[in-house]
Amino acid sequence: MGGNVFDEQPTNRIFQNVDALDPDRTPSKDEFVERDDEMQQIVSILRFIEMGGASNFLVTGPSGVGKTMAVKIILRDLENYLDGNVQSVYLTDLENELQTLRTLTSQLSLNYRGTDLNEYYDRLAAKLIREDLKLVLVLDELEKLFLAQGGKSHGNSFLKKLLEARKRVVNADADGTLLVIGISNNARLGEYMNTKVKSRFGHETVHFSKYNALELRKILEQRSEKAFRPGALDDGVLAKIAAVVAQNGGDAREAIQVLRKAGELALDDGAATVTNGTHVDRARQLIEADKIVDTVRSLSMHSHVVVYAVLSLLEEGKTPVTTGDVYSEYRDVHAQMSVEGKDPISQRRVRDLIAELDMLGVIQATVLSNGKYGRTRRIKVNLEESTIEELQTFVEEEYGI
Ligand SMILES: Nc1ncnc2c1ncn2[C@@H]1O[C@H](COP(=O)(O)OP(=O)(O)OP(=O)(O)O)[C@@H](O)[C@H]1O
Repeated sequence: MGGNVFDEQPTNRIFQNVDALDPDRTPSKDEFVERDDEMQQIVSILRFIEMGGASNFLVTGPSGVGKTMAVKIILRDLENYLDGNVQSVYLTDLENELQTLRTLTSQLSLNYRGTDLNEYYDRLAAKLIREDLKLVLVLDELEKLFLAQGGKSHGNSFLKKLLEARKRVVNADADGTLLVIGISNNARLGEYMNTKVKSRFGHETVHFSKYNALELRKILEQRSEKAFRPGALDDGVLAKIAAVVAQNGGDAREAIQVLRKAGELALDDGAATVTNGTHVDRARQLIEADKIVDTVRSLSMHSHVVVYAVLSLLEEGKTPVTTGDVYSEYRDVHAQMSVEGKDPISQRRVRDLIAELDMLGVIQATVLSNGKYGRTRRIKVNLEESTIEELQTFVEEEYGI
């Protein structure tokens, strides 16, 4: 190949600064719109930290509605405002109590990595007292600590011991304090907490609801001014993305991803503008496919096998594929798998999983008849070839099929 490969790429007439569409970037306060009330509620709780007594609280709401970003933006301001007297630590991907404590202590330089859990809390309390430090601990995706890990849920024990450490710091008559902010998109988090933890932790909650189309449009307008060249978006592009995503869960992350993908497709086409018909529709399909793969990955082993069984039957050209067919294929696939101690589940449970997969939009299962043993459904999928392959490879690699 002669010349420079980059010379052969289409001329960029679309993007100005694609970074403005990066979902991991913490936006500036100006870019973070439509959340003034929720931000104000958080600030009203946190301002008491200056006086030594802000309460712990939860931030709840569905995915992609700005919970994490609102908290990060506010803490950035709080650290500047209190200039060195307050430190915030942000933790996510919480697995269990020990791993969480290790990550916390490495961020606070507590010099301990052992297995004695109490030692971590002792060192933490001692540091806050000694240094008069006000620590704001943010626990994102807090529900993960409440899901049983190896049969044991770590959430209650962890929060209870943090509350005890906080008590020690407050009683030491020092200026230090410990405040915990839990973020979660699980509306039932409170139900997992035991009474003691709930009474001290869960009574202050700031709820973020899903965005409507108007709000999403404002968010997209704000981002696109920075991201796109003037005139690169056809009229109606932002309104369409906002309308579709609002119907689909009101997730700002998804709206921004669709906009970015539409821009990339226009760029690949060498087009002068992003258009609804060609680029936005295609971008939606691609982002939707990514979401399906993520959804399937997050499900249980048995659901993975059910999906795999459905895809195998459809690939073989079987029509129609019914619930009964899926169950026998499920048994066959299960028998080939290299997982120990996981027995196959009953036909009734597989029927439930099929209904769940239908609800999640992974498969389409229409009722054919209401038989003695429950409903027989006809199963189809509406997925791109590349998505099907990705799902199959995932299950094969995961379970050694
Ligand atoms: N009001 C907003 N203005 C601008 N951008 C926003 C707004 N709300 C969310 N976003 C953007 O959407 C993305 C998702 O936001 P964020 O991570 O805060 O969501 P979340 O509610 O914490 O969801 P999750 O639980 O999925 O993490 C981020 O890129 C964020 O910058």
